[in-house]
Amino acid sequence: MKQSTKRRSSPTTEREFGGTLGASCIPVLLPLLVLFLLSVSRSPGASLLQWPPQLPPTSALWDPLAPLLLLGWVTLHAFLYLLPLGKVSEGLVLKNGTRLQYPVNGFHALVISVGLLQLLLWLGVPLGSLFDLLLPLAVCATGLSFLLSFYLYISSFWAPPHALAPGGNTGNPLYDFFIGRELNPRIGNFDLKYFCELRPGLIGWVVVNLGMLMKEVELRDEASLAMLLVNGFQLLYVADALWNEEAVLTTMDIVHDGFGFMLAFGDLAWVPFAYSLQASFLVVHPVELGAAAASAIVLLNGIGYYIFRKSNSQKNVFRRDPKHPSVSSLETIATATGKRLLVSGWWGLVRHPNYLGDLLMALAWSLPCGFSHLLPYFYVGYFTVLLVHREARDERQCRAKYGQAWDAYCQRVPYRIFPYLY
Ligand SMILES: NC(=O)C1=CN([C@@H]2O[C@H](COP(=O)(O)OP(=O)(O)OC[C@H]3O[C@@H](n4cnc5c(N)ncnc54)[C@H](OP(=O)(O)O)[C@@H]3O)[C@@H](O)[C@H]2O)C=CC1
Ligand SMILES: CC(C)CCC[C@@H](C)[C@H]1CC=C2C3=C(CC[C@@]21C)[C@@]1(C)CC[C@H](O)C(C)(C)[C@@H]1CC3
Repeated sequence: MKQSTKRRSSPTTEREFGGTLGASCIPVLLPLLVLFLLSVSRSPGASLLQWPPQLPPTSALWDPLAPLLLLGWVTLHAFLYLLPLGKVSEGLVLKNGTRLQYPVNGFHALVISVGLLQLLLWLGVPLGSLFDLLLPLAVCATGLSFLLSFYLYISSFWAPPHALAPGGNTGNPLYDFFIGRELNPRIGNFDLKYFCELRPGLIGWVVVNLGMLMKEVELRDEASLAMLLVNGFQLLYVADALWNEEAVLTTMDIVHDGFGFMLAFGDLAWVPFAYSLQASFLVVHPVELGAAAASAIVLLNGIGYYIFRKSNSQKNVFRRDPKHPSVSSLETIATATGKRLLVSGWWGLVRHPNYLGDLLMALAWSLPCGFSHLLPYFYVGYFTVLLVHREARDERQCRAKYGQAWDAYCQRVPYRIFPYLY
């Protein structure tokens, strides 16, 4: 708390993501990377290493239907977010001692979306056309993230000091635009960060995957086992996130990070278009998967999911109610803040068991695409870098919060993500 007060009153020099240089280059490079990856995924060679790189012609980047579809989709989800369905949950205590309220109806939004998609299929709407619209949709989603980020940056100057994020107020406009100045920007009761993190992009990812599956059916009369596995695994991941929506209220993104370009672009463009690369790859590069290979991949995804879910739930239950029977017998160490740290159970295996499970799942999502190309493994590589970087950020924050108790935890549980490796 002391540290964040200091950061708010005097611009901090502590910068992440490569500081101002990173913040100036990433908003240009990441959108180009998405377009590059999408166009490589549909090219016959699908080569990431081809020089000069495979770039889409400008005519492939625009379709007047794309902005209409995107705005319709975001409006539908804003409407579903506002529906009085499900419960209302409170976030963690803010700097001014208050708590914000959040609707927990993301799973309802997913079920309604799936119902609407079924209706569209029944009406004969060619969902496979999404394959041809992917590049224009990605361009529009990028445009929307820029517009949203400009709005967030400008409106943050009207926010009270206690509503600002610790890391996004350096006074450098480029950096602050990128990281995000305000912690929980809202229009009335509508929480923009919470909405974007879980609704249009995450559910949009499932829709893009389904579009790729339908395209495959159009081209080859049936969906391949590889495509079904990728769709099934990623649907499970999204459904799990929305079923456990309340748990997002205690993640780093909601509690600590401001809402700026990085998260806006990540939520609205990166997740739906870069996370669906395996499905778009499979449309043009079919893979024959045998029953034994498919079973092994299902097992790997199952193990990853089990570790991911059990460890995330164990920590959530412990943080909400340390006396809960499922966690009360676990060994813990005390910290000066009054909070305790788990040192047995999942959190005694490695310091980030949830990242380990997530990474095993990431590998299981790529394996159905075979070993002929690198592109389907892009997600595994990116995600490893993201989680190693995230682990380091979290470690810094925990050391600042818990001091010696954190060092004792690190001694007791020496490995960060991979047992005996890292
Ligand atoms: N698919 C994707 O693109 C992404 C997925 N994720 C996933 O999101 C999930 C959430 O990840 P993330 O928000 O990064 O962080 P975590 O859920 O791992 O939360 C980290 C926090 O947990 C608490 N904590 C750490 N160690 C212990 C312990 N031993 N006992 C009790 N509490 C502890 C600390 O907070 P405190 O003590 O203050 O409670 C720490 O800051 C993960 O499963 C991750 O894989 C994340 C990023 C991207
Ligand atoms: C654009 C940059 C390269 C990086 C942007 C990062 C974002 C894409 C991710 C930051 C944290 C995320 C989380 C999820 C999705 C990806 C982003 C937004 C998450 C919603 C996925 C589903 C999980 O179950 C979760 C735990 C709810 C995740 C929370 C963090």
